[in-house]
Amino acid sequence: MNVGIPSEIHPLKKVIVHTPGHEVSLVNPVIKDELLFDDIIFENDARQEHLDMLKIFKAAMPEDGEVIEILDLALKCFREESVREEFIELMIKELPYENIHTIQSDLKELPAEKLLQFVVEGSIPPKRAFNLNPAPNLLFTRDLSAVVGDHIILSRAAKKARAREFLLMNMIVKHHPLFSEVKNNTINITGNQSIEGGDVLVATDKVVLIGMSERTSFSGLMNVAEKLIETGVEHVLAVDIPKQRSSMHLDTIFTFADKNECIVFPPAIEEQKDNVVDLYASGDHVQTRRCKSLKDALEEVTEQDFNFIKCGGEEQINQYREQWTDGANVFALAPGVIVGYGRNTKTFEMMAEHGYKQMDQYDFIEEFTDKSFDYKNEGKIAISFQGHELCRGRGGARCMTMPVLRSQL
Ligand SMILES: NC(=[NH2+])NCCC[C@H](N)C(=O)O
Repeated sequence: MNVGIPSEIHPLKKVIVHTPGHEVSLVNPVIKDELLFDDIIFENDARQEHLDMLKIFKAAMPEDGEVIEILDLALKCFREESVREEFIELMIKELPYENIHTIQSDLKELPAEKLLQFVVEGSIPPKRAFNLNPAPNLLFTRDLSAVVGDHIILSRAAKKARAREFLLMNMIVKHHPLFSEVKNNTINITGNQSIEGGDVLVATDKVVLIGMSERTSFSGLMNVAEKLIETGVEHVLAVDIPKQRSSMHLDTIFTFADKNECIVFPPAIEEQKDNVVDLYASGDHVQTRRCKSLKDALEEVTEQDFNFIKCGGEEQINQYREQWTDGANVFALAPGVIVGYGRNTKTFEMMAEHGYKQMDQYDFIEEFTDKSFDYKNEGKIAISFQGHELCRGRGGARCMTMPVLRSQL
């Protein structure tokens, strides 16, 4: 099996990432906001931080686990001339405001590597004659699709700045052998609807959470929820979240750390009431039921108790500060084994109070590079890594990963 996600926390087997490249150096202060970056970032350090994160993944994953660079997948697809042509047509159709038709014949001449460079950097050196904006957010692969069970939701971008990335992912799912088992199991939306992977969280094989956010429209959410329910998901919990920069996706304020343990940003989760709607099947209709809170809803539909760990600890000032730097955006490598930015010290302290052993990237990599890692022998661990450059793009470890395969417990 190549693709399958039973939950957010099952042991990681295959994950798609993008180590930032030159595209981030093409962001200048004038276009940074339009490109959804809060500052310009220093490519060398960002890349190093990202590579360190990948070393943690590799140390924790089984020997046959795979960390896959998205551009390797894209390049393999682009080796086929027909795929390149199809992709150029797709860009012309889906991005009419970019006027790509004016250079269609030049693009057709490009070999695979150059066409990919154009897609990611928006232009081709040395002349950089026809300039589109770069796609610096490719680093946040999470948002480009979401595997749920043995289906894959193809995202549809809410912001122009990310539209090209999403087309690239569509092309990969359609043409790359990695996705051959699921390419007929895709869930698509159309028109003006939007959904982004950062809003989709797989609690169990029967329960999926979707954020109604700045990026996922109500109609996009309803459309995807109905289709998920047709595939056998029993409950989709629609979580209404603040539509604002700091919490553009549900996973910026809520992530799973263990089977029944989550990291939450209290002001937008615990301190909200009636912000969740449970969508469930009843006969051949989808019924809705308003729930008191996310915790209530989760506990009811999973029939388990949940612990909510506070991002930033007890003090509100720290909750806000650490949410801004993605304290609530942790990525689970296995049940109770999570990765997050070390700068969110109060969040890590809270995790320690809940029984997570703290390890930094260096200790973890040193301990588990030669010795194989088995979460069943290690207990709960919170692994920190440095992300001072990466976090300026407003994304953390979960945002930077698109898991496509997790193994059974
Ligand atoms: N899943 C996430 N929270 N992704 C974060 C994406 C950040 C990116 N700069 C954007 O605004 O789109």
